Amino acid sequence: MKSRAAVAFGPGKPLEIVEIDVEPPRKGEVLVRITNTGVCHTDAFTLSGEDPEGVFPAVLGHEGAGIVVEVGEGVTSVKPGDHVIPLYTAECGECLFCKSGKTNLCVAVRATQGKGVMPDGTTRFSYNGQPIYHYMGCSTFSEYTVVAEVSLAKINPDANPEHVCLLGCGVTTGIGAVHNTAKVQPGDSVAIFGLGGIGLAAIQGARQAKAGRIIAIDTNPAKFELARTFGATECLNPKDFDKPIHEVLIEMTGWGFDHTFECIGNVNVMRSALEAAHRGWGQSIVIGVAGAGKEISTRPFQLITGRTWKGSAFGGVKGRTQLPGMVEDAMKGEIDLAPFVTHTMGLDDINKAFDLMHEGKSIRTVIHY
Ligand SMILES: NC(=O)C1=CN([C@@H]2O[C@H](COP(=O)(O)OP(=O)(O)OC[C@H]3O[C@@H](n4cnc5c(N)ncnc54)[C@H](O)[C@@H]3O)[C@@H](O)[C@H]2O)C=CC1
Ligand SMILES: N[C@@H](CCC(=O)N[C@@H](CSC=O)C(=O)NCC(=O)O)C(=O)O
Repeated sequence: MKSRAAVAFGPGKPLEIVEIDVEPPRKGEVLVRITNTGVCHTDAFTLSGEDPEGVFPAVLGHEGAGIVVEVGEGVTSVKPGDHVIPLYTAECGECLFCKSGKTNLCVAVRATQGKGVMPDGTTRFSYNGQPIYHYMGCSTFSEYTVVAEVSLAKINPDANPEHVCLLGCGVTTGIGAVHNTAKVQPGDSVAIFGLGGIGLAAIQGARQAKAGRIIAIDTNPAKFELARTFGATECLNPKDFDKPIHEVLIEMTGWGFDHTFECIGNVNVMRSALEAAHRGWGQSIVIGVAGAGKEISTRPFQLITGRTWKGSAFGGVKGRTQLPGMVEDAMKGEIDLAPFVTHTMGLDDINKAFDLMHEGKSIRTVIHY
């Protein structure tokens, strides 16, 4: 079948809106009509050429919502008409990782996903007879996409897809990192670096966890109003100080924060976030994605004196088990999604969504087909 898609033909190039060919789903695969997709900083990261796993040409996009059109052989957990959210972190329930009870990092399709192909090693997309690669197992920048069954969460069909698509990545990542990775407790102090979709969602998670002090940090003060709405108790711009921001944070608290979250992808900020964590027990959660060749460092003394560095992928959330409940929470108003959607537009304008993100003018642009 034909499908309108925004194709990344090469790193650093604007996406091109073309009609691609999409093959039917094979064994264990599902054809989904995407109704809405958010544009996340990770899409921009991969498009920039910084992603070691970036392959081109590809259909990017991983924060979508859609409806099942057709299922391949052996698919039992979804059927045509079901409303779904594609998962870049699959959940097979059977691999070592799924069974461990310790992580959401299922490996069922991860190796092929990282190469831009389906589990059988081939692509379902092509353009003028040439293969087009998949992205993060989702490729939501195509109206019709093929994903593995294990990469689909079935959700309430009454949910608003323009909002719940954000649970496919950004909002789940931020909220999940607070609850599942950091396990923030009532009264804990929290500092969040970077107030995009991820950082703002982490603020919302911190408020849900009844954190005490919630400090929001960004070099763009235009983000502060929404941060306060979501629960930040104070907002700081590192540019307003003549000393490193972690020194400012330690002075504000005495010994640092119980939990810090890096939601930018800047290795220097990751160090600041670690060093702003409380002596003896503070932990810093790396959420931001940094480019090829970037590495984090700190004085080992920072760890010897009790700080812990952790990372979080998709907020530690097991997508097929937990995402349907998070959709219900959003429908009940317990997760507030609407304020994240600062812009909506059609697929033809998707490059504007990237511009708005780079200019710091959007939180999330949601594309509709
Ligand atoms: N680990 C995971 O599962 C996931 C990671 N990510 C990553 O999280 C990061 C954030 O994603 P989005 O919120 O979509 O990005 P975004 O671009 O919307 O937000 C980033 C924010 O950081 C601020 N910022 C930039 N440099 C700063 C600095 N030096 N100090 C303070 N603030 C600074 C920007 O002004 C902006 O508000 C990205 O690296 C993305 O790739 C995104 C989704 C899931
Ligand atoms: N491919 C990159 C790393 C990209 C990365 O870290 N992705 C995050 C999700 S970002 C979502 O918007 C993640 O969860 N990674 C875990 C995974 O299994 O993909 C690289 O190779 O450095």
